[in-house]
Amino acid sequence: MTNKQALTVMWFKRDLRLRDNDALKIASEQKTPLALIYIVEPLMIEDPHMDIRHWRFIFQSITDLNEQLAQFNASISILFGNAVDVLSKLLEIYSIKHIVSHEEVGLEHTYVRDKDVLAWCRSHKVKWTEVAQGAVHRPLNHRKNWPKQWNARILATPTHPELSNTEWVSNLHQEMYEDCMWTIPEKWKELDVNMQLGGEKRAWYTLKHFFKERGKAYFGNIGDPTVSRKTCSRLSPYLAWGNISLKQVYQFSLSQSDRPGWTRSIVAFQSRLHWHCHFIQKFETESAMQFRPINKAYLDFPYCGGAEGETRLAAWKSGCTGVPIVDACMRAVVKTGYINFRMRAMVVSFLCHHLNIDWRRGASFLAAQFLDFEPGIHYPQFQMQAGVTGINTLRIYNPVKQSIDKDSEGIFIKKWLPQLTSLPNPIIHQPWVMTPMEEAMYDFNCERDYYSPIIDVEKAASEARDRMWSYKSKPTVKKEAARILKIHTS
Ligand SMILES: Cc1cc2nc3c(=O)[nH]c(=O)nc-3n(C[C@H](O)[C@H](O)[C@H](O)COP(=O)(O)OP(=O)(O)OC[C@H]3O[C@@H](n4cnc5c(N)ncnc54)[C@H](O)[C@@H]3O)c2cc1C
Repeated sequence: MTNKQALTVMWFKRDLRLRDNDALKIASEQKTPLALIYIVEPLMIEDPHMDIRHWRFIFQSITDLNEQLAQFNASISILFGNAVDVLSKLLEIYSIKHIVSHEEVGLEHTYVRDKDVLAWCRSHKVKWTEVAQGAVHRPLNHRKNWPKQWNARILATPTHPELSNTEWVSNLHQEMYEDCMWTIPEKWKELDVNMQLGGEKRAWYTLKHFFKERGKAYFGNIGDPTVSRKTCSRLSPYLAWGNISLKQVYQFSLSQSDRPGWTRSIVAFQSRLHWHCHFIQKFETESAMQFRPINKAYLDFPYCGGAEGETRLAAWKSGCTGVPIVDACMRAVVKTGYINFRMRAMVVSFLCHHLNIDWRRGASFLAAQFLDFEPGIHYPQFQMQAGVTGINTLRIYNPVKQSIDKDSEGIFIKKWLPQLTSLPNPIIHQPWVMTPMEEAMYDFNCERDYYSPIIDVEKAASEARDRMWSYKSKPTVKKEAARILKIHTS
């Protein structure tokens, strides 16, 4: 094609917002007309971490941005294919001067794809600018100045692209549509009323709603699986898919800091915002933790395998372990994409300690359930709760104690396991202890009406403690722990 039109490309990834988007700002300031694209890649469609819930959220987010962009007569084109193939097709039609995107801290295949894109850009003399996200640095092999670096990034003034002067390529050439356009599956457009809705507008609504009233009780309810659904911010999917930036959330929280009666909640909330990038940085620095324990000495940990391992894993996934609080959590997360931090930690602890299942066998399953799946938080947290870092306090959650402490009235259990509704306190937390007389009184039989526990909870915890402590004291674990501390802590 002769006289190709010059083009700047803004490639949206996990930064689906218009405001405080440094990549979009840079892209919009280029002299050549700007095309906005999102690439749906087969590698992501096939990825076991991804579920229809994520695609719906992405689609809702893009729809929201397109509604906002309509005033400029601009829109994001959703293209389908491998990134290099899509860019090659674009290059056949346009003269691409510059590609701008954010720097993705993703799963291994997105990193490999980015290396391929970089090689492609170099060979075709196309400039590619990647903009760091949040306080995450690439590369970073120590945390000596981490708090300072965090502040420098997160306290900086948000950058709002001025889009009214931008010259747009509103509709890509027809050929592009023929080769890379793709009919969005109808299922992506369906609304699931159990899930949070994606979009920049929704993100801001959620943030403001949190600070209007419900966040005041954040601190006191953080562990309660029912109440925390309202009193936690619920910003995680918006942060994970980039509908709002960490900087925007943190700075908004600073503007609320002196509200009477809110101090403990705001301090606790802000400390979690600090954890956000702290964890993502760990993953950025040592991304092999997607595949192996960060502490390599746990590579030969004696997990339960074979048919017994399969049975245990299947029971955990489907919420049929016979331990009510664990089953209620698994059913809740499958249905709604969310459970609070404490319950996430507990179900992972139960999987890896009580059931003695290799953490790697549960990680992608839970990722697919969490609407807020963020690889950089998910993998380090998973490993921490599985006790394979060698640097964190070993925590084997007692699910019965958690149930009694955090769901004392059994409200959460009854919602997700209605078959237990007739059981009184404290039996509902451990129905297997019922005497024959109680069974007759409540017309309930564990095996008939629910499940007998898949393991003996106390015995399994004691065995897990022995296994974990015998490992933690190994010189190889300690040596690796020293290495991890040096790289990943400040
Ligand atoms: C095994 C496991 C896996 C997890 N996987 C994810 C994940 O894929 N994506 C994800 O966003 N969070 C993950 N978390 C962290 C945490 O559970 C969620 O961020 C939190 O429950 C989201 O709810 P919220 O937005 O209401 O959080 P709030 O309590 O309101 O916190 C505000 C924000 O701070 C950040 N944050 C909160 N807690 C943590 C934490 N412990 N570590 C790092 N950042 C935190 C999140 O971005 C969150 O949105 C995981 C935790 C565990 C134990």
